[in-house]
Amino acid sequence: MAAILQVERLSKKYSDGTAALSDVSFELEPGEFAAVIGLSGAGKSTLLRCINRLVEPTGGDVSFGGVRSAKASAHEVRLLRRQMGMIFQGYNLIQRVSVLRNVLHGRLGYVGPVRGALGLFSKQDVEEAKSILKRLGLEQQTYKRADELSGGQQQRVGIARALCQRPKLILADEPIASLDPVTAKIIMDNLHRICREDGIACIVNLHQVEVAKTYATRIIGMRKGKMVFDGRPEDLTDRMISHIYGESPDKE
Ligand SMILES: Nc1ncnc2c1ncn2[C@@H]1O[C@H](COP(=O)(O)OP(=O)(O)OP(=O)(O)O)[C@@H](O)[C@H]1O
Repeated sequence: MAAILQVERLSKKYSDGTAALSDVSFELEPGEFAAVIGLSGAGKSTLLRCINRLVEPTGGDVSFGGVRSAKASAHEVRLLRRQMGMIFQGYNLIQRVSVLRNVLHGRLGYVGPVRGALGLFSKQDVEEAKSILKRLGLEQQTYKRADELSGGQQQRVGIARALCQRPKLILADEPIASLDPVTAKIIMDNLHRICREDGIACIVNLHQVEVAKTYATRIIGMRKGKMVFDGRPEDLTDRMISHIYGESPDKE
């Protein structure tokens, strides 16, 4: 199967000299569910943000659906980005507006900022947002303000907003780091189920190896900005886990 995403020798050095990402290369097939694991500071967030160009890489390239991102115009980057839904640890919802409106924000890349700011979404967009909320068990919350919801519900809204983009790829940056284990399981079950049902590829940054092994078809291990493991969960040995998590990247 042709890769949907090609990450080629991707590197990021921040302006203070921190080498957050060094020469990372991998390919992702449509529908793959990959987990990125590694110590805090290993470069997991930087990797996701270089893929959707929220962070500008300093080396290498990302090709998505055959379009190379390094040479893409600002317009092309917007087109690429709207096909990549992003889910954040802190949910990143607009707290004072309704759940439905938050989900519709996923359509902004299609309707444009002015229509979006005015809330001029089509009836079809509204119906689609409502049906996504239903799929995530949030029907009853549709007209509540985002800040009236629990953390787990807010994260499901985050997933719904990403889905409203009709993405081919979801990038989830530690989506369960702020949640208790029971709620975390609900989030991971939903994310995994929907990606599988809709054939959406997913890269999810996780702190918990066991969670990564439970859901992912592929695990990428990061250490000090480098990819030190890329393989199936069953091939992730204890020895490799020790290597990935062995010591703080700052201590080397
Ligand atoms: N804007 C920035 N400017 C300078 N250094 C940065 C910036 N963002 C991240 N870094 C540094 O880059 C390295 C990788 O950070 P990154 O957030 O990608 O790691 P991470 O694996 O996602 O960590 P965590 O699990 O704590 O979120 C760290 O040393 C971090 O301090």
